[in-house]
Amino acid sequence: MSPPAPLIHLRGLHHRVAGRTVLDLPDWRVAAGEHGLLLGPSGSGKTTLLQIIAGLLSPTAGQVMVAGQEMTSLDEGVRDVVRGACIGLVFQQLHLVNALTLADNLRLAQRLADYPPDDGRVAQLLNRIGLGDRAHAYPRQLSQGERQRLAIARAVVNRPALVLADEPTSALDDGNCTRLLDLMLEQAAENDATLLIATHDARLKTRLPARLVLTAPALGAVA
Ligand SMILES: Nc1ncnc2c1ncn2[C@@H]1O[C@H](COP(=O)(O)OP(=O)(O)OP(=O)(O)O)[C@@H](O)[C@H]1O
Repeated sequence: MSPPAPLIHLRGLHHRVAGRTVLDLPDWRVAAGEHGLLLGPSGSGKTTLLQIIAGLLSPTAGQVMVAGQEMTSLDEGVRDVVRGACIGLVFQQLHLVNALTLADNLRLAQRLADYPPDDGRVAQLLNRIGLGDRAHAYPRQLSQGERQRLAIARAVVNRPALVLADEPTSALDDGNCTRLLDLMLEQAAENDATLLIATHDARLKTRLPARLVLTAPALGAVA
């Protein structure tokens, strides 16, 4: 029997910005359920790689397979729906919608994935992150740690197979950092999801293995 297809499979990935190579990955796979860290010095391409895997950015060359879908070949609208359903994103800028309540931020993520509203799921997640009694509050009324937890809840509301996080803990104290990572790992386990975190945060290196260490081979190499 052949082994199961990897959840992420990048082939011949090459990305150039302004004539400069910022990513060059001949072949990289992540199996379903395999959590880990994406490491590398500043400017080595971690954020760029997460954006490419999420289909937010098209690579200059190469194939990006996520959950059996070739992301680069999908129409933008289809790619948005696939992303909404299969991939949860937590970026450095949390991109919470400040004009919407906490509950509506989660409902919006359901709508963007073309999922029917599921208020039970919204209430369950808000309770899990300790904000069950503040469903009608707005993101600006939350502390940084609470906003970060809301961003995780939004990332997992559709039970995605893959959660990508970019420096999710860099602004957090030790207590909030531990709580956030516990929450991400717990949600990943509950949903059989894979968790991939790009980070410099040494605190995470004690909890998760490195899956990929990017170097910056092309820094300064202008074509
Ligand atoms: N829009 C852009 N225009 C020009 N260069 C860019 C652009 N986006 C990214 N880059 C360059 O691509 C390289 C990789 O950037 P990226 O943000 O992915 O690195 P990173 O490893 O996430 O860095 P950090 O750890 O500092 O966040 C950097 O050299 C960056 O300057």
